Amino acid sequence: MVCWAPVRWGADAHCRLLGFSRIHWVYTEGVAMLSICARHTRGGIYLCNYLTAQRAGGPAPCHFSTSQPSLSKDHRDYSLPNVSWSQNLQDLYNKYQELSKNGNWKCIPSCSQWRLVKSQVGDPMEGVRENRFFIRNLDKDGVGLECCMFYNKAEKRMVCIFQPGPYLEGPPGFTHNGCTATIIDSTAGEVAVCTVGMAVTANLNIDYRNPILLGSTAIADSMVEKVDGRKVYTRCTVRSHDDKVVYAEATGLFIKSNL
Ligand SMILES: CCCCCCCC/C=C\CCCCCCCC(=O)SCCNC(=O)CCNC(=O)[C@H](O)C(C)(C)COP(=O)(O)OP(=O)(O)OC[C@H]1O[C@@H](n2cnc3c(N)ncnc32)[C@H](O)[C@@H]1OP(=O)(O)O
Repeated sequence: MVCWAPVRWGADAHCRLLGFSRIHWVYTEGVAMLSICARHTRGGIYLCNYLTAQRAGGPAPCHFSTSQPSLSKDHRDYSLPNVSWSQNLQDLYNKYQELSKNGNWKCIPSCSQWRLVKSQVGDPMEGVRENRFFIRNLDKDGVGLECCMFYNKAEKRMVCIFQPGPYLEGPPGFTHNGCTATIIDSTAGEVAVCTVGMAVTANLNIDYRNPILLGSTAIADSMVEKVDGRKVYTRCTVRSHDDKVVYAEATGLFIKSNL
């Protein structure tokens, strides 16, 4: 069975802006692919489809839903692999799980709401054991952000391995830069919090180098460069799972809470 549906964002206006004649999602026998019917633009034919994402190690096909995102008080750990994870994401996850065995790295669980745990002296991690990551709290696996963070205390470093799903689309077929900013803010914020305790973002500067294909696997690698009083200076690089493409580079300033 084939059924056609418009993409979520204002397809018509966006199509005209980008020079597309028509954009649609196609579902064929359970295989979801974004097919963009392109027409000639000044720069030539711009054509991409979801199969490209699949070839790049994209997620398993997923369905769209019009229902509200889940607000249930579940305590599911969303950092655990699910069926929407690509092989590349699974491989990276396995790699960091392996590195975690000697205690250098630690996987950060992720739930659908804050559940602050009473701090223990000397371990700021205790306050952030489970946290909420808003671009992933959707009612279907794979449509938002699939991700998992790993923390290295000795290196003051946090990596976030992630796979952006179709709900996070900015330019056709690619991840919205706001989503990338959120991943950077959260990864750098998390390492700041793990280093000094509760902190908030005061400043974030991002250079976007390359677009991130939806469904591909990428890694945000963030570290604390300097702590000066309440100020925590961080740096973050987002690159492809194989380190071949740099997607974004950022610096962030986080301020330790007075509370
Ligand atoms: C909001 C609640 C969040 C709760 C989260 C708790 C759980 C955490 C657990 C897990 C984290 C996981 C990761 C999370 C990631 C998400 C991050 C976010 O989305 S955070 C929300 C967005 N950010 C804000 O809402 C900040 C709004 N701004 C403020 O509240 C204030 O401006 C603040 C706290 C940043 C600074 O205010 P002051 O009054 O406490 O301190 P002053 O004296 O102004 O600044 C301290 C020093 O920092 C410099 N500074 C401040 N802002 C600066 C800036 N933009 N650029 C450069 N320097 C700046 C100042 O010049 C000063 O430096 P000198 O000590 O004099 O050397």
